[in-house]
Amino acid sequence: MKRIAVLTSGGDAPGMNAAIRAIVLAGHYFGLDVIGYRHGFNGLLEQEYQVLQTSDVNNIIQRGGTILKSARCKPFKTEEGGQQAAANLQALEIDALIIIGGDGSFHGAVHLSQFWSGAIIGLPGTIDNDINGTDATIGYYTAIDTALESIDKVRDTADAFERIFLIEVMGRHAGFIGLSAAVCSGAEQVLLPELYTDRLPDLQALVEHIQTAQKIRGKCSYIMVVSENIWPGGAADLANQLAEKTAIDCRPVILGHVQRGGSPVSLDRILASKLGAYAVEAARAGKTGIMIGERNQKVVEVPFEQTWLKTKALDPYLLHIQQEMFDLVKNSQ
Ligand SMILES: Nc1ncnc2c1ncn2[C@@H]1O[C@H](COP(=O)(O)OP(=O)(O)O)[C@@H](O)[C@H]1O
Ligand SMILES: O=P(O)(O)OC[C@H]1O[C@](O)(COP(=O)(O)O)[C@@H](O)[C@@H]1O
Repeated sequence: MKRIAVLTSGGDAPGMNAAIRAIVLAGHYFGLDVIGYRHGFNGLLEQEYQVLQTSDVNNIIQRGGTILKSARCKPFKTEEGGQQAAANLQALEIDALIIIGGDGSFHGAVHLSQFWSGAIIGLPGTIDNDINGTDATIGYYTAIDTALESIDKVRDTADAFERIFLIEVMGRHAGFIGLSAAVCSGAEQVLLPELYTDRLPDLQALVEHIQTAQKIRGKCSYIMVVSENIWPGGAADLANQLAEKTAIDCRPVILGHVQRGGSPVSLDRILASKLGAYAVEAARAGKTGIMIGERNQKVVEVPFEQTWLKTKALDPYLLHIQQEMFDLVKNSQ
């Protein structure tokens, strides 16, 4: 093995740069050339790349985003796209490709393997933490802290005005950020996609929870963490509907892409460094078709298909304490 390549694809996540750095440093340690494809799979189709020197990854471990840029790429999904990508990888004599991204990007990895015989290794990079087979994804811990910092600030003003706030967090199909942010912020209510797979949250039940909370504690702040996509029209629409029913002010705060940015926290940097280095070792050992993840502090190799065939479950105990033990209405005796 002489030359490996890396790209970042799909939603960017804090810690992707730390992973690129780890791959470059590990690659050079083993005497390999490291190529960085830019703009996700678009870079493979357009042959847009740069040779990554050690100097390119100096001082990037602390930076959010990705120095290689990220993108979504429809043409890559076609047969012609797969063939073009394979031809370009061959032309550059790449032996292994490391893809940092989410489950969409791992579908892309499997697609590419139909046309290219080089080694393909994945690293889980998404704030959503919705990848089966790894306890955490690169970027998840930072996104929780970013959401939390904002929610804590909202709590200050909510307390001062004794107001209700609905805080919309990211996670299209997964409530990992929502649940963690709710537990960490002491939120009174949380609405997660896993709890509403075939129905909408019951508006009347939400109203009663707010009203009972106010009977128990008097007028005071109330924070509801709402995952995106839970309610048609989002948290802003839900806030309007609750305000109409309760005749109490309900303010929405949409955290949005703020959650994707910022300097990665230490846990994300450690995860990215560990998995990035291991990915290079796995490629050198002739492994392919796997994501490198971590379970119980041990690096694990997970076949790509397993990362999406089973939906990763929320921590049931965390859910239990948030929804039952710490619920101020259920816990009012
Ligand atoms: N079924 C698929 N076949 C081939 N490529 C795919 C497939 N699904 C996704 N991809 C590629 O992966 C890219 C990123 O996927 P996306 O779902 O947007 O992000 P993420 O990797 O963060 O889940 C897509 O733009 C596309 O190029
Ligand atoms: O970049 P976009 O298209 O606005 O996507 C937003 C989505 O990306 C995410 O931030 C991350 O999702 P992926 O990593 O699966 O792409 C989601 O939480 C959010 O719904």
